[in-house]
Amino acid sequence: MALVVICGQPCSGKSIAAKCLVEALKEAECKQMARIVDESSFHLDRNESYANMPAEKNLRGLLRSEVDRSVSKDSILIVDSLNGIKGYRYELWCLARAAGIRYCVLYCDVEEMHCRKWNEERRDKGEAAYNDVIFEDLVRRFEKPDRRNRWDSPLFELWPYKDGIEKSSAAIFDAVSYLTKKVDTKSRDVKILQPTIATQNTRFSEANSLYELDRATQEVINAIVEAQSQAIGGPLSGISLGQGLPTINTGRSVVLPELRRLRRTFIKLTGQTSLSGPPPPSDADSAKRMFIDYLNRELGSTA
Ligand SMILES: Nc1ncnc2c1ncn2[C@@H]1O[C@H](COP(=O)(O)OP(=O)(O)OP(=O)(O)O)[C@@H](O)[C@H]1O
Repeated sequence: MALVVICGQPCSGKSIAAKCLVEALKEAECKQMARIVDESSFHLDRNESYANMPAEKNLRGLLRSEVDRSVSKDSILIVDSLNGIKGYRYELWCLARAAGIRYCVLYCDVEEMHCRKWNEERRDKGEAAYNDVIFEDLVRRFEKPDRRNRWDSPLFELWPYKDGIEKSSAAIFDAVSYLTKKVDTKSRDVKILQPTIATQNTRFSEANSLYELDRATQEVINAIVEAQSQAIGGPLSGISLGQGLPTINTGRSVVLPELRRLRRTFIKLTGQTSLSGPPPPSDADSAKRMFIDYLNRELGSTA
């Protein structure tokens, strides 16, 4: 039914806001179950997850895959993470669009110096906190949401330092109203994202085929990244993406940049063969099948 992206600087009150939103939804007798997806759902350590770019990308991949698997018309999914990268919020928005559900961003707007102080207090109390280098790096790279972007809209803003965070905070109240409002043909203020052709099982036109190819290959990459994180970098064999699809057997651990490069090459090759050779994949499953075969061939030979 909805995807809510919580966003804010490190240690800006995002988890408190997520919990308040869940409680406020319950009090509003919202029929849909609200569920929080966060880093602790994967038992990940804060500092390890942001220690370097591959670790951070891996974390984002895990969260995105979980959102992709869990978004549905029957529940409200709340992503409680930094979500500070504009391109990443765009990807989450795309997942909501593909599922045909509502979407909004809840932003905890706190000045860096207060976040820094809260983080230090957390550390002094012996609670899990960011180390200083990671904290400063995350603060520097944070891309503030802008309601003019489709993927940052509607935007509900909280000011935790000035006003605290309560179930009754104006931004939480507005988000709950938006999420629970009944829509009919006259409703203009609630936007239900419309799925594109990529979510349908019909044969694709050429342009949509490329879009579908992009999405299907990304799903394969996400599955590999997730499986590798569970295998702690060890070789992979027998990863299954569903019935009727070949299993992924890379024989060795593969880093994300290499997977991305293979994906780009595959998309290019598929585009070229469509001009003179076999037709491009006609649906998501055949795109996945072709990409998995390609990966098994490419990675198997270099194992
Ligand atoms: N309004 C507030 N007033 C005082 N302290 C606050 C306030 N909001 C949050 N804090 C402090 O900030 C700390 C972090 O809160 P919270 O875990 O909700 O932040 P977060 O943004 O989810 O952090 P992280 O980036 O680690 O996920 C809390 O331990 C709390 O002590």
